[in-house]
Amino acid sequence: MIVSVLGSGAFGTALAISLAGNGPVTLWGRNSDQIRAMQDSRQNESRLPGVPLPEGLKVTSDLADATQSQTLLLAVPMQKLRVLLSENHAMFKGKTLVACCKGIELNTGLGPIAVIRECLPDAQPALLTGPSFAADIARGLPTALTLACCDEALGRDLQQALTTANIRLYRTQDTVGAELGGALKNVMAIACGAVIGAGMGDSARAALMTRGYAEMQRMALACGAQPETLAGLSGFGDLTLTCSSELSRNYQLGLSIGHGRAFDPSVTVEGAATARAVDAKARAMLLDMPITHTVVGLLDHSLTIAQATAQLLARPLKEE
Ligand SMILES: NC(=O)C1=CN([C@@H]2O[C@H](COP(=O)(O)OP(=O)(O)OC[C@H]3O[C@@H](n4cnc5c(N)ncnc54)[C@H](O)[C@@H]3O)[C@@H](O)[C@H]2O)C=CC1
Ligand SMILES: O=C(CO)COP(=O)(O)O
Repeated sequence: MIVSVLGSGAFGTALAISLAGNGPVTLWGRNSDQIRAMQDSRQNESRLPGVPLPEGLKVTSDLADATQSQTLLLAVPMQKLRVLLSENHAMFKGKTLVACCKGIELNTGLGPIAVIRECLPDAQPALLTGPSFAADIARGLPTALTLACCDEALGRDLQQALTTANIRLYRTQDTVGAELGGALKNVMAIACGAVIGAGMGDSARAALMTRGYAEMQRMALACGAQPETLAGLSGFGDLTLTCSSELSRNYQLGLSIGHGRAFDPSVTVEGAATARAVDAKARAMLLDMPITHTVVGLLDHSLTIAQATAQLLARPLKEE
Protein backbone atom coordinates (compact mmCIF):
# COMPACT_ATOMS: atom_id res chain seq x y z
CA MET A 1 0.00 0.00 0.00
CA ILE A 2 1.52 3.34 -1.07
CA VAL A 3 0.91 5.97 1.60
CA SER A 4 1.18 9.75 1.80
CA VAL A 5 0.87 11.83 4.96
CA LEU A 6 -0.77 15.25 4.57
CA GLY A 7 0.21 17.81 7.20
CA SER A 8 3.88 18.31 8.09
CA GLY A 9 3.36 19.26 11.73
CA ALA A 10 4.55 17.21 14.70
CA PHE A 11 2.24 14.23 14.25
CA GLY A 12 2.34 14.04 10.46
CA THR A 13 6.13 14.14 10.45
CA ALA A 14 6.39 11.52 13.20
CA LEU A 15 4.00 9.15 11.40
CA ALA A 16 5.85 9.61 8.12
CA ILE A 17 9.20 8.85 9.80
CA SER A 18 7.85 5.65 11.32
CA LEU A 19 6.00 4.54 8.14
CA ALA A 20 9.14 5.07 6.06
CA GLY A 21 10.48 1.91 7.71
CA ASN A 22 7.79 -0.02 5.76
CA GLY A 23 8.53 1.49 2.33
CA PRO A 24 8.53 4.80 0.45
CA VAL A 25 6.35 7.53 2.00
CA THR A 26 5.52 11.08 0.87
CA LEU A 27 4.96 13.84 3.43
CA TRP A 28 3.11 16.94 2.22
CA GLY A 29 3.08 20.37 3.89
CA ARG A 30 1.30 23.51 2.70
CA ASN A 31 4.09 25.93 3.61
CA SER A 32 6.65 25.80 0.79
CA ASP A 33 9.34 27.66 2.80
CA GLN A 34 9.06 25.15 5.62
CA ILE A 35 9.13 22.25 3.16
CA ARG A 36 12.25 23.62 1.44
CA ALA A 37 13.94 23.91 4.84
CA MET A 38 12.97 20.29 5.61
CA GLN A 39 14.33 19.13 2.25
CA ASP A 40 17.63 20.96 2.92
CA SER A 41 18.18 20.02 6.57
CA ARG A 42 16.39 16.60 6.42
CA GLN A 43 14.63 17.34 9.69
CA ASN A 44 11.53 19.21 10.90
CA GLU A 45 13.32 21.85 12.92
CA SER A 46 10.23 23.60 14.28
CA ARG A 47 8.35 20.48 15.46
CA LEU A 48 10.83 17.63 15.88
CA PRO A 49 14.32 19.18 16.06
CA GLY A 50 17.20 16.75 16.02
CA VAL A 51 15.22 13.83 14.55
CA PRO A 52 16.60 12.96 11.08
CA LEU A 53 14.18 12.20 8.24
CA PRO A 54 14.90 8.70 6.87
CA GLU A 55 16.01 8.19 3.26
CA GLY A 56 12.74 6.71 2.01
CA LEU A 57 10.77 9.77 3.12
CA LYS A 58 10.03 12.30 0.37
CA VAL A 59 8.92 15.76 1.48
CA THR A 60 6.89 17.96 -0.86
CA SER A 61 4.63 21.01 -0.98
CA ASP A 62 3.00 19.73 -4.20
CA LEU A 63 -0.38 18.32 -3.19
CA ALA A 64 -1.05 16.84 -6.65
CA ASP A 65 2.15 14.80 -6.24
CA ALA A 66 1.32 13.63 -2.70
CA THR A 67 -2.23 12.64 -3.63
CA GLN A 68 -1.01 10.15 -6.24
CA SER A 69 -1.09 7.62 -3.37
CA GLN A 70 -4.37 5.78 -2.82
CA THR A 71 -4.08 6.00 0.98
CA LEU A 72 -3.78 9.46 2.53
CA LEU A 73 -3.21 10.10 6.23
CA LEU A 74 -4.72 13.45 7.23
CA ALA A 75 -2.59 14.92 10.04
CA VAL A 76 -4.02 18.44 10.26
CA PRO A 77 -5.89 20.01 13.19
CA MET A 78 -9.57 18.99 13.42
CA GLN A 79 -10.85 22.51 12.78
CA LYS A 80 -8.85 22.61 9.49
CA LEU A 81 -9.91 19.23 8.12
CA ARG A 82 -12.98 20.47 6.22
CA VAL A 83 -11.12 23.32 4.53
CA LEU A 84 -8.31 20.99 3.39
CA LEU A 85 -10.81 18.49 1.93
CA SER A 86 -13.18 20.97 0.34
CA GLU A 87 -10.51 23.24 -1.19
CA ASN A 88 -8.83 20.25 -2.85
CA HIS A 89 -11.92 18.14 -3.45
CA ALA A 90 -10.93 16.78 -6.87
CA MET A 91 -7.63 15.35 -5.60
CA PHE A 92 -9.30 13.36 -2.79
CA LYS A 93 -12.06 11.68 -4.80
CA GLY A 94 -12.19 7.89 -4.31
CA LYS A 95 -9.20 7.86 -1.93
CA THR A 96 -8.83 6.04 1.37
CA LEU A 97 -8.67 8.89 3.87
CA VAL A 98 -7.31 8.10 7.34
CA ALA A 99 -8.01 10.98 9.72
CA CYS A 100 -5.28 11.39 12.33
CA CYS A 101 -6.87 14.33 14.15
CA LYS A 102 -8.59 14.31 17.53
CA GLY A 103 -11.53 16.62 17.96
CA ILE A 104 -15.07 17.67 17.19
CA GLU A 105 -15.82 20.35 14.62
CA LEU A 106 -16.97 23.54 16.34
CA ASN A 107 -19.66 24.65 13.89
CA THR A 108 -21.27 21.25 13.26
CA GLY A 109 -20.55 19.00 16.27
CA LEU A 110 -19.19 16.38 13.83
CA GLY A 111 -16.12 14.17 14.24
CA PRO A 112 -13.49 13.60 11.52
CA ILE A 113 -15.17 10.57 9.91
CA ALA A 114 -18.45 12.44 9.50
CA VAL A 115 -16.64 15.48 8.08
CA ILE A 116 -14.90 13.26 5.52
CA ARG A 117 -18.24 11.67 4.61
CA GLU A 118 -19.88 15.07 4.14
CA CYS A 119 -17.06 16.49 2.01
CA LEU A 120 -16.29 13.35 0.00
CA PRO A 121 -19.14 10.83 -0.06
CA ASP A 122 -17.21 8.48 -2.38
CA ALA A 123 -14.02 8.35 -0.26
CA GLN A 124 -13.34 5.51 2.20
CA PRO A 125 -12.82 7.01 5.68
CA ALA A 126 -10.86 5.60 8.62
CA LEU A 127 -9.34 6.97 11.83
CA LEU A 128 -5.96 6.54 13.50
CA THR A 129 -6.04 7.51 17.17
CA GLY A 130 -4.79 6.55 20.62
CA PRO A 131 -2.06 7.35 23.13
CA SER A 132 1.11 8.55 21.39
CA PHE A 133 3.21 11.68 21.48
CA ALA A 134 4.77 12.65 18.15
CA ALA A 135 8.14 12.95 19.87
CA ASP A 136 7.92 9.34 21.09
CA ILE A 137 6.90 7.94 17.69
CA ALA A 138 9.60 9.93 15.89
CA ARG A 139 12.28 8.59 18.26
CA GLY A 140 11.20 5.02 17.55
CA LEU A 141 9.73 4.38 21.01
CA PRO A 142 7.03 1.69 21.20
CA THR A 143 3.35 2.71 20.96
CA ALA A 144 -0.05 1.03 20.51
CA LEU A 145 -2.87 2.81 18.66
CA THR A 146 -6.39 2.17 17.38
CA LEU A 147 -7.26 1.92 13.69
CA ALA A 148 -11.01 2.48 13.33
CA CYS A 149 -12.81 1.70 10.08
CA CYS A 150 -16.46 0.71 9.49
CA ASP A 151 -15.46 -1.50 6.54
CA GLU A 152 -13.88 -4.59 8.09
CA ALA A 153 -11.84 -5.66 5.05
CA LEU A 154 -10.39 -2.20 4.53
CA GLY A 155 -9.72 -1.93 8.28
CA ARG A 156 -7.68 -5.15 8.14
CA ASP A 157 -5.67 -3.89 5.14
CA LEU A 158 -4.97 -0.57 6.86
CA GLN A 159 -4.02 -2.31 10.10
CA GLN A 160 -1.41 -4.36 8.20
CA ALA A 161 -0.12 -1.46 6.14
CA LEU A 162 0.13 1.14 8.91
CA THR A 163 1.61 -1.10 11.60
CA THR A 164 5.32 -0.26 11.84
CA ALA A 165 8.33 -1.31 13.88
CA ASN A 166 7.19 0.96 16.72
CA ILE A 167 3.43 1.41 16.13
CA ARG A 168 1.28 -1.63 16.98
CA LEU A 169 -2.28 -1.19 15.70
CA TYR A 170 -5.46 -2.63 17.17
CA ARG A 171 -8.55 -2.60 14.95
CA THR A 172 -12.18 -1.62 15.59
CA GLN A 173 -15.27 -0.96 13.48
CA ASP A 174 -16.59 1.41 16.16
CA THR A 175 -15.53 4.69 14.56
CA VAL A 176 -17.93 6.71 16.76
CA GLY A 177 -16.35 5.42 19.98
CA ALA A 178 -12.80 5.89 18.68
CA GLU A 179 -13.35 9.47 17.54
CA LEU A 180 -15.21 10.51 20.70
CA GLY A 181 -12.58 8.93 22.97
CA GLY A 182 -9.77 10.82 21.21
CA ALA A 183 -11.70 14.09 21.18
CA LEU A 184 -13.06 14.11 24.73
CA LYS A 185 -9.85 13.09 26.49
CA ASN A 186 -8.34 16.42 25.42
CA VAL A 187 -11.08 18.32 27.27
CA MET A 188 -10.37 16.29 30.42
CA ALA A 189 -6.63 16.95 30.02
CA ILE A 190 -7.28 20.71 30.12
CA ALA A 191 -9.29 20.22 33.33
CA CYS A 192 -6.56 18.06 34.90
CA GLY A 193 -3.83 20.54 33.96
CA ALA A 194 -5.83 23.34 35.55
CA VAL A 195 -6.22 21.39 38.79
CA ILE A 196 -2.50 20.58 39.00
CA GLY A 197 -1.51 24.12 37.97
CA ALA A 198 -3.69 25.55 40.72
CA GLY A 199 -2.01 23.27 43.27
CA MET A 200 -5.07 21.14 44.06
CA GLY A 201 -3.09 17.90 44.03
CA ASP A 202 -3.04 14.41 42.55
CA SER A 203 -6.18 13.22 44.39
CA ALA A 204 -8.23 15.95 42.72
CA ARG A 205 -6.76 14.96 39.36
CA ALA A 206 -7.69 11.29 39.91
CA ALA A 207 -11.25 12.37 40.74
CA LEU A 208 -11.45 14.47 37.57
CA MET A 209 -10.02 11.72 35.36
CA THR A 210 -12.53 9.20 36.73
CA ARG A 211 -15.56 11.47 36.55
CA GLY A 212 -14.28 12.75 33.20
CA TYR A 213 -14.23 9.17 31.94
CA ALA A 214 -17.85 8.77 33.12
CA GLU A 215 -18.69 11.91 31.14
CA MET A 216 -16.87 10.59 28.04
CA GLN A 217 -18.87 7.35 28.25
CA ARG A 218 -22.15 9.23 28.73
CA MET A 219 -21.69 11.17 25.49
CA ALA A 220 -20.19 8.28 23.52
CA LEU A 221 -22.84 5.72 24.48
CA ALA A 222 -25.61 8.23 23.70
CA CYS A 223 -24.05 8.59 20.23
CA GLY A 224 -24.06 4.81 19.67
CA ALA A 225 -20.48 3.88 20.65
CA GLN A 226 -19.51 0.55 22.24
CA PRO A 227 -18.39 0.74 25.89
CA GLU A 228 -15.32 -1.47 25.14
CA THR A 229 -14.02 1.13 22.70
CA LEU A 230 -14.05 3.78 25.42
CA ALA A 231 -12.19 1.37 27.71
CA GLY A 232 -9.52 0.87 25.02
CA LEU A 233 -6.54 2.77 23.66
CA SER A 234 -8.55 5.56 22.03
CA GLY A 235 -10.47 6.36 25.25
CA PHE A 236 -9.06 5.26 28.58
CA GLY A 237 -5.55 4.80 27.14
CA ASP A 238 -5.28 8.29 25.73
CA LEU A 239 -7.05 9.84 28.73
CA THR A 240 -4.38 8.37 31.00
CA LEU A 241 -1.50 9.65 28.86
CA THR A 242 -2.83 13.12 28.19
CA CYS A 243 -4.01 13.88 31.73
CA SER A 244 -0.69 12.91 33.28
CA SER A 245 2.11 14.09 30.99
CA GLU A 246 3.61 17.53 30.60
CA LEU A 247 4.34 16.61 26.95
CA SER A 248 0.61 17.14 26.27
CA ARG A 249 -0.32 20.56 24.90
CA ASN A 250 -3.88 20.23 26.21
CA TYR A 251 -2.54 19.50 29.69
CA GLN A 252 -0.08 22.42 29.30
CA LEU A 253 -2.95 24.78 28.45
CA GLY A 254 -4.70 23.58 31.61
CA LEU A 255 -1.53 24.12 33.65
CA SER A 256 -1.28 27.71 32.40
CA ILE A 257 -4.94 28.33 33.33
CA GLY A 258 -4.23 26.93 36.80
CA HIS A 259 -1.12 29.09 37.18
CA GLY A 260 -2.96 32.16 35.83
CA ARG A 261 -0.40 32.51 33.01
CA ALA A 262 -0.89 33.33 29.32
CA PHE A 263 -0.63 30.49 26.77
CA ASP A 264 0.79 30.77 23.22
CA PRO A 265 -2.33 30.89 20.99
CA SER A 266 -0.41 29.46 18.00
CA VAL A 267 0.02 26.06 19.68
CA THR A 268 -2.37 23.35 18.44
CA VAL A 269 -4.69 22.57 21.38
CA GLU A 270 -7.61 20.53 20.09
CA GLY A 271 -9.47 20.40 23.42
CA ALA A 272 -10.40 24.09 23.43
CA ALA A 273 -12.68 24.13 20.36
CA THR A 274 -13.80 20.58 21.15
CA ALA A 275 -14.93 21.56 24.68
CA ARG A 276 -17.17 24.25 23.18
CA ALA A 277 -18.51 21.91 20.49
CA VAL A 278 -19.22 19.12 23.00
CA ASP A 279 -20.79 21.48 25.53
CA ALA A 280 -23.27 22.65 22.86
CA LYS A 281 -23.90 19.07 21.70
CA ALA A 282 -24.50 17.88 25.30
CA ARG A 283 -27.02 20.66 25.85
CA ALA A 284 -28.87 19.71 22.66
CA MET A 285 -28.85 16.01 23.68
CA LEU A 286 -29.89 16.79 27.29
CA LEU A 287 -26.72 15.13 28.62
CA ASP A 288 -25.11 16.15 31.89
CA MET A 289 -21.43 17.00 31.20
CA PRO A 290 -20.37 19.22 34.10
CA ILE A 291 -16.59 18.94 33.64
CA THR A 292 -16.79 19.86 29.95
CA HIS A 293 -19.09 22.78 30.84
CA THR A 294 -16.64 23.94 33.51
CA VAL A 295 -13.70 23.78 31.07
CA VAL A 296 -15.64 26.06 28.70
CA GLY A 297 -16.19 28.49 31.60
CA LEU A 298 -12.44 28.52 32.34
CA LEU A 299 -11.54 29.01 28.66
CA ASP A 300 -14.05 31.86 28.28
CA HIS A 301 -12.95 33.45 31.59
CA SER A 302 -16.53 33.35 32.85
CA LEU A 303 -15.32 31.19 35.78
CA THR A 304 -12.27 31.42 38.00
CA ILE A 305 -10.56 28.22 39.15
CA ALA A 306 -11.99 28.77 42.65
CA GLN A 307 -15.52 29.20 41.28
CA ALA A 308 -15.13 26.19 38.99
CA THR A 309 -14.00 23.99 41.90
CA ALA A 310 -16.77 25.21 44.19
CA GLN A 311 -19.35 24.62 41.47
CA LEU A 312 -18.25 21.02 40.83
CA LEU A 313 -18.07 20.18 44.54
CA ALA A 314 -21.53 21.66 45.22
CA ARG A 315 -23.33 19.43 42.71
CA PRO A 316 -26.11 17.24 44.18
CA LEU A 317 -24.81 14.02 45.75
CA LYS A 318 -25.63 10.90 43.73
CA GLU A 319 -24.86 7.23 43.14
CA GLU A 320 -21.60 6.41 41.36
N1 LIG B 1 1.53 16.02 18.37
C1 LIG B 1 1.13 14.86 18.89
O1 LIG B 1 1.81 14.29 19.75
C2 LIG B 1 -0.13 14.21 18.40
C3 LIG B 1 -1.07 14.89 17.64
N2 LIG B 1 -2.22 14.27 17.26
C4 LIG B 1 -3.22 14.98 16.49
O2 LIG B 1 -2.70 15.36 15.23
C5 LIG B 1 -3.37 16.53 14.75
C6 LIG B 1 -2.31 17.51 14.27
O3 LIG B 1 -1.54 17.87 15.40
P1 LIG B 1 0.00 18.22 15.33
O4 LIG B 1 0.65 17.65 14.13
O5 LIG B 1 0.57 17.87 16.62
O6 LIG B 1 -0.09 19.81 15.19
P2 LIG B 1 0.99 20.82 14.61
O7 LIG B 1 0.56 22.17 15.05
O8 LIG B 1 2.35 20.36 14.94
O9 LIG B 1 0.81 20.69 13.04
C7 LIG B 1 -0.37 20.98 12.36
C8 LIG B 1 -0.02 21.05 10.89
O10 LIG B 1 -1.23 21.25 10.15
C9 LIG B 1 -0.97 22.21 9.14
N3 LIG B 1 -2.22 22.86 8.75
C10 LIG B 1 -2.98 23.70 9.47
N4 LIG B 1 -4.02 24.10 8.74
C11 LIG B 1 -3.93 23.50 7.55
C12 LIG B 1 -4.69 23.54 6.36
N5 LIG B 1 -5.80 24.25 6.25
N6 LIG B 1 -4.28 22.80 5.31
C13 LIG B 1 -3.16 22.07 5.39
N7 LIG B 1 -2.39 21.99 6.48
C14 LIG B 1 -2.76 22.71 7.55
C15 LIG B 1 0.02 23.18 9.77
O11 LIG B 1 0.71 23.91 8.78
C16 LIG B 1 0.91 22.23 10.54
O12 LIG B 1 1.95 21.74 9.74
C17 LIG B 1 -4.20 17.06 15.93
O13 LIG B 1 -5.55 16.70 15.75
C18 LIG B 1 -3.63 16.31 17.13
O14 LIG B 1 -4.60 16.09 18.15
C19 LIG B 1 -2.47 12.99 17.58
C20 LIG B 1 -1.59 12.28 18.33
C21 LIG B 1 -0.35 12.82 18.79
O1 LIG C 1 -3.02 13.19 21.49
C1 LIG C 1 -1.94 13.25 22.04
C2 LIG C 1 -1.37 12.10 22.77
O2 LIG C 1 -2.03 10.91 22.48
C3 LIG C 1 -1.18 14.51 22.04
O3 LIG C 1 -1.69 15.30 23.03
P1 LIG C 1 -1.69 16.89 22.92
O4 LIG C 1 -2.42 17.24 21.66
O5 LIG C 1 -2.37 17.34 24.16
O6 LIG C 1 -0.26 17.32 22.88
